[in-house]
Amino acid sequence: MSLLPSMIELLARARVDLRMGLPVVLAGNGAAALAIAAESLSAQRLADLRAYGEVSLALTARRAATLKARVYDSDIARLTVPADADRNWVRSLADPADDLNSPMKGPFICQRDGNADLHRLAIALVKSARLLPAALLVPVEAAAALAAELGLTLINHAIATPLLGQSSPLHPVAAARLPVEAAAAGRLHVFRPEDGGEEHYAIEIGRPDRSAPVLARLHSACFTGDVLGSLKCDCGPQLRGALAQMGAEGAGVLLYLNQEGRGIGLANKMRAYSLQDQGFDTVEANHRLGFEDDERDFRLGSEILRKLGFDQVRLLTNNPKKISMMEHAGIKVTERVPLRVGENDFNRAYLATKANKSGHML
Ligand SMILES: Nc1nc2c(ncn2[C@@H]2O[C@H](COP(=O)(O)OP(=O)(O)OP(=O)(O)O)[C@@H](O)[C@H]2O)c(=O)[nH]1
Ligand SMILES: [Zn+2]
Repeated sequence: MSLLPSMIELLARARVDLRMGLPVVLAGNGAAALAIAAESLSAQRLADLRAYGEVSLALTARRAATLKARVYDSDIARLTVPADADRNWVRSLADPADDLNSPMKGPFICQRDGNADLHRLAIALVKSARLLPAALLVPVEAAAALAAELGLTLINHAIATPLLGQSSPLHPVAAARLPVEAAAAGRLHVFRPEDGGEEHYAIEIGRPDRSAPVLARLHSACFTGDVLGSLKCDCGPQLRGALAQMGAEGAGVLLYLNQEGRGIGLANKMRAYSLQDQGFDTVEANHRLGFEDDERDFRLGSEILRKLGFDQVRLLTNNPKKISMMEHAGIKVTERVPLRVGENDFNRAYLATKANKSGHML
């Protein structure tokens, strides 16, 4: 036994460090680097990083495509940060907000020597911290000694990389009766992941039979739609429609997954909305920010269902990926129940884009 933090605990700490603008130390395959999130970079920290050597900027291939920067490592681009570049230079490459006003950002020095392992790890970390997918790295020697000297979090590439790709186990924390508009017989369950990430919820309607397929909905958090009644999406009407159908049938389970903005977080979703105001659609906006169309992990939905005792569902969705992810995770989808509600003048184009580009069923 030891009180030393595990790699899962160190990753949770690293997310907080990066959000606060602190560097972390990454080590693996005989190399080491200090890494810091582009989004939270201060002028002082940029100057401090430069004392260690030449700084490079890690971007996703998606962001690099918009910037027309060369990508030599499939999914990751590594750009040399010129010695006279300031924090605004970094910011303008990380954040597409002013791309249209200043489209000519290059030419860039794009690195191809060595490998991109630590850059890829840095991107995975800033993404999991729900920051813009861009990080600065500077190579260092003696990673462990440096981390100890500066009190920085040390992340080992070989141990951390598989953990970042996994879904953390979730555990039930508390549950209580919760009568809701759709059904007096409601029960809310809270699940907490082992990795210090967001909690997720399940609302059970009635007393669903565990030996039969349950009417189920995997709902991803949408603060704007669920709470504010935003007309830009269909989330609010889908949430209430799903609960109403469960109430009418007398049984069901709705998972409320805290994966705001298809897993990019509310701040990044608002950046995407701002790009949509410039004329880009929901998929293009995610790509210009450097994200994939959908960064959600639906495995946690199957884990919660299983923990509640369900292994077969009648899934309320128009999204074929939710069905395949459920089946892949061993939850049998006996029926897809369509959920087409809440179309309006403001979200018609958004719904059409989901049908055309993301394969949503009409
Ligand atoms: N990044 C991004 N996320 C959005 C946008 N509009 C809505 N969202 C998010 O998209 C998610 C919608 O999730 P779901 O209701 O599960 O929708 P879905 O994947 O289309 O699947 P079904 O509704 O089941 O058919 C929520 O997390 C919203 O916050 C957008 O324009 N950009
Ligand atoms: Zn929404």
